[in-house]
Amino acid sequence: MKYDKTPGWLDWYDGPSKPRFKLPPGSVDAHCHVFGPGEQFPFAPERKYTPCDASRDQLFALRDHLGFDKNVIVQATCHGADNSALLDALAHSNSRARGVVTVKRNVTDEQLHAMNAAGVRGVRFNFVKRLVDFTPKDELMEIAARIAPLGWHVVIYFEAVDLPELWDFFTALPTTVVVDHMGRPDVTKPVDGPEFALFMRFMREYPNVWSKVSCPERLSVGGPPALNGEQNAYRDVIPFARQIVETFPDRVLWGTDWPHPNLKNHMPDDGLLVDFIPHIATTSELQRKLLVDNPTRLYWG
Ligand SMILES: O=C(O)/C=C(\CC(=O)C(=O)O)C(=O)O
Repeated sequence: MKYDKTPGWLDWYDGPSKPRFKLPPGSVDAHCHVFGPGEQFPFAPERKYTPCDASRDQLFALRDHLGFDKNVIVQATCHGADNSALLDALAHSNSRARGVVTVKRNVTDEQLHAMNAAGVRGVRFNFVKRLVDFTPKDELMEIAARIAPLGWHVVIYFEAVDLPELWDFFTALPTTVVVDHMGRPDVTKPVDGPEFALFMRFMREYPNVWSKVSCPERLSVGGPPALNGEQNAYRDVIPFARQIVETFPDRVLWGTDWPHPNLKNHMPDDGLLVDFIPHIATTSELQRKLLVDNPTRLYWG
C-alpha cells in the first residue's frame, strides 16, 4: 500500500558523516526502529503518525557506516502490535539484531516462544499520550507476568511529569525495566531539581531499572543541533545523561533512535550523534559499559 506521510514529516538524514568518536569493538545501537517499507509491511490502522520508509537494509548500512556491531530494534507505534517488519529485520541480521516488540493480551504462548527464538528479548509499554491509545494497567501487568519466565524485560516510554502517577505500576513490574530516553526529562528544569531527583530515586531504589541515555536531539531545547560538523551538540542534555551514566554505569544503554520519528525542527546527522557519546560517558571504561558490556549482557547474554 502507498502512504502519505504525516504533514511536516522529517525524513532520516541521508549521507551521515563518519563519527570522529571511534566506537569500541562490539558496540550496540540499543534503540532504533524500522518503518515498513509500507508496501511490504503495512502501517497499523490505529497509528498516530505515518512515517517515511526506513528499511532493515538501510538500518544495517547505517550500523556499518557508524561502526556499530549490533542493533536492538524497538517496535515503533506506527506498526502497532504487528511486529512483522521487526521480525523480518531480525531474521536477516545474522544474529546481530535483537528485538523489543509490542504485544496484546491475546498473544499466544506459541507466538511468544517463536519470537524468543527469533531474537526478541522484551516488550514495550508506551505511555506517551500523543503516540498511543490507553491500555489498562491490568492488561499490561498480565503481559509482563507472561514474558517474565522467558527472561525478557519491559521497556517503558513516558514523560517525566507522568512518573509520579505511573510509579506504583512501574515499581510492581516483575522483570528488568528499561526506560526509554531517560524518562524524557524537561531539560529546562534544574538537573538537581525535584523532577529529575524522582527519576534518580527510581533508579536508586529499584536496581532492576535501567535507562537509555538516548535522544538528546528530542530532549534538547537549546541545541545546537548535530548538524554541520557540530562537535558540541545538545549541551543542555549533557548534565542529565552524565549524571545517570556516572551513578548507574552498569544499567545504561545508548541508541541512535534512527530513523528519529516525529522530530519537528531538524533531523540530526547520525555521525555527529555518535560524537555526542563521549560528552556523557567520559572515560573509556564508562563507554565500554554503555556501548558494549551492558547491552551485550541484556540482549545477547
Ligand atoms: O522513537 C522513539 O523512541 C520515540 C518516539 C516514537 C515512538 O516511540 C514510537 O513511535 O514508537 C517519539 O517520541 O515520538
